[in-house]
Amino acid sequence: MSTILVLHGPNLNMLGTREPEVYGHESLADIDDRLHQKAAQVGHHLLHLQSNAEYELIERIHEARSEGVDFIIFNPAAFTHTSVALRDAILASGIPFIEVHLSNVHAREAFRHHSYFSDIADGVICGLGSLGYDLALEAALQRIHREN
Ligand SMILES: O=C(O)[C@@H]1C=C(O)[C@@H](O)[C@H](O)C1
Repeated sequence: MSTILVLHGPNLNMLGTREPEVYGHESLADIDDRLHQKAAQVGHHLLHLQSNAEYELIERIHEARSEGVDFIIFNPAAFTHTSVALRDAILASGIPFIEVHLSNVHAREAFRHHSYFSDIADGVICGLGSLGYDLALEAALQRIHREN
């Protein structure tokens, strides 16, 4: 059994009511519950955390390394465009990850076009709404199966 950690950055706790025309109508719990079920169906364990605090996300990544997390699905949200500290944490962890964005950040304001994570990620999925998380999970499971 492998362990996959899903990390959600700031304001994603507001999904469903926050700009639904941009981020969709599903709640974060809806998304996490679906991912948990999909992972469990194939015998893997899924953990998740949403935080509005950069340090909490950093510390969760530090813990992930020691607890043997095999893969991270990461939507850094606004920290995507600002956080060298989170970039350093996930680099130091050595854990492979996929960067996910619900919206197409490249079709939005210019400041959203830069990511501190895309060049070090296994892959980047953006603009597909919550389906991006499902696709990232599928990619994670395929990588885990290749390596085991
Ligand atoms: O599309 C998303 O999931 C990302 C979510 C956010 O909260 C924004 O700050 C990012 O710019 C985009």
